[in-house]
Amino acid sequence: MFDQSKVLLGIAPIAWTNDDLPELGGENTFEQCVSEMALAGFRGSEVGNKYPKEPAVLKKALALRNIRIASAWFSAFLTTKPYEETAAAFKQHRDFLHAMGAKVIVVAEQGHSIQGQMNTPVFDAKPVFTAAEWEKLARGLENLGRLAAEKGMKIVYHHHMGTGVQTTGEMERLMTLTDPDLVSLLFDTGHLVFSGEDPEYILRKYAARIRHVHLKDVRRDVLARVKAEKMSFLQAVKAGAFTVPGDGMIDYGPLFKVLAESGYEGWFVVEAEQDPAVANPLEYAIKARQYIKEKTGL
Ligand SMILES: O=C1C[C@@H](O)[C@H](O)[C@@H](O)C1=O
Ligand SMILES: [Co+2]
Repeated sequence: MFDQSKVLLGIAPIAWTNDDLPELGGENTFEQCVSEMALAGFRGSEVGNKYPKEPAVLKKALALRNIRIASAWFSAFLTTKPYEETAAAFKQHRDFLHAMGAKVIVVAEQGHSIQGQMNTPVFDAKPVFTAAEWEKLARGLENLGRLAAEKGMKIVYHHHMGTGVQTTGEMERLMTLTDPDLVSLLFDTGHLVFSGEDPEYILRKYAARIRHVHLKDVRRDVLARVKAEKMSFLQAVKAGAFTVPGDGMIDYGPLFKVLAESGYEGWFVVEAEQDPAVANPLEYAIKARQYIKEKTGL
């Protein structure tokens, strides 16, 4: 189904220790996190705040566990700050990831974002960009794409709840406004389903631009509460809205089928943020690994 030499399996540290909600997993160490990733059978990771900042130190700790860095999140502020500010921070981030051997850089626009606001209802107050902001975002992302290309890398845009690029229409607008050679797409199953989008539609339409995949599932009952109780994104995470693939409402069969048929190459990163005191990260990592093996043979 998938070319095993071209599709790699990783897992994000966010299930052990959540940088957006430091009280979740504050007690879990970097060493525990990467050791358990390896124990569960993963070969890659994204980067968390507890990871060593020095590439040589991080490389050594990861090599001991046969783990590589797949990518890491970058917050852009192209709609609200001068381009130069975002570009300077981006170059540092790019150079770190390049030193770590990553090929793609996850980018999400945080101008006007409400994703980090504890009390703002996620379904009521997401930003909507003006035409001028879309233009700034598109040109800025293309420029970040050029900076990534200097190192032989690509940017993958992360659509996200509570941001200006969340819905199908917003993703389509961004894809139309940007050059496919400069701006690729990250496909995050959890954010699409949480938002009420059809992930298979996005996948079929943009398969050729998808160069990174985040696998997270959504608990249907918790999502209903998020809407009824007007929770924020962070409150939803705390309440357990997300879980590992196979443990929620998403039917991954058709999604893996389209990804395989389109010849997807790159990482599948399990990214299931939930409270580690409630959902043991090692147990859930093993559960995710088994599910992916069952569904894909990987
Ligand atoms: O890729 C991601 C990074 C996290 O920090 C974010 O909030 C999460 O939901 C996500 O998809
Ligand atoms: Co994600």
